[in-house]
Amino acid sequence: MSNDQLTSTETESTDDQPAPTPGTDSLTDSVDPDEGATPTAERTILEARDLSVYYGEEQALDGVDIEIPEKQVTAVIGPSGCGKSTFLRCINRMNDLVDAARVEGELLFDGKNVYDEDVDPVALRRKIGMVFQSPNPFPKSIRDNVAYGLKVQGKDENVDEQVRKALERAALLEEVEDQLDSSGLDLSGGQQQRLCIARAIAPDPDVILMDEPASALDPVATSKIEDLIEDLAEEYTVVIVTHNMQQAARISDKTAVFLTGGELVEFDDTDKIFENPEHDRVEDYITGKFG
Ligand SMILES: Nc1ncnc2c1ncn2[C@@H]1O[C@H](COP(=O)(O)OP(=O)(O)OP(=O)(O)O)[C@@H](O)[C@H]1O
Repeated sequence: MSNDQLTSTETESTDDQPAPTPGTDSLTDSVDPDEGATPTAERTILEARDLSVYYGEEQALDGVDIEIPEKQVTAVIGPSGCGKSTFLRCINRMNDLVDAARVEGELLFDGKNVYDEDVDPVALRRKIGMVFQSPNPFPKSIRDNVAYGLKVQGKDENVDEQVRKALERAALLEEVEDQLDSSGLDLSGGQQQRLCIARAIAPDPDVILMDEPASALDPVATSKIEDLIEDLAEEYTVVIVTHNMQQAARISDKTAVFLTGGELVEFDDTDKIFENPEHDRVEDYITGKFG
């Protein structure tokens, strides 16, 4: 990795739901993706090592160790307050925006600790995009919403073509191609969320983090988002927090189960977690005995 490429003069958003960060080639270009890789089909793209997070005195994550494979869907499940969102927000350093938050341990992205002093969080967030619970399009046209990240990066050649490609990847193009200049806010909730996904993927990040992306949507819109997430994993690594265990079972390859106290209790293939988990506490949780 070139440390120079990690410095940025851009201003970081401090909104609760900041603008999604467009992709860039800057963060990991000089990292050999195969360096240290084991000769298996799965390559680890994200790894937490003894990762703990505190908000003031309160511990929200407790010594999490996990290796998340590339180009798969990893679901993060667990009862309310167990640290799911905190974990997700560690991955692209969104917790930096919370004054009280303190992170210990390591979070490696392609082998580089994102908490190293030389990592620019803005550059990081270009490689690791985020989609939030409530659709949050900008009050701009559909075209400008998707083009936003491209323009910020100076990728402004063939913008229209790139916008259409992102909308197509987000399974939205067919529905909006005659209204690209209409406001993104005029779309339905499900369409707005797919617009936000198009905005996140337009700059071609490596990882897309999703924090309950379908929880505000009706069943039909949810089903479209779920289909889309499975398709996206052909090209991107997706890490999704969901309260919906059926959704995790339907769309994810791997599932991480966090339980109270911010402990990652089990991480395995989704089928294994739902059919034959190792831990009684996980079984109790997924069979609805608590949580
Ligand atoms: N900004 C914050 N300041 C202080 N404490 C926080 C903050 N964000 C989260 N916490 C605390 O950290 C713990 C983990 O919260 P987090 O939102 O990560 O859990 P979660 O599993 O995503 O919860 P939910 O499913 O309800 O969204 C909780 O006890 C929460 O109150």
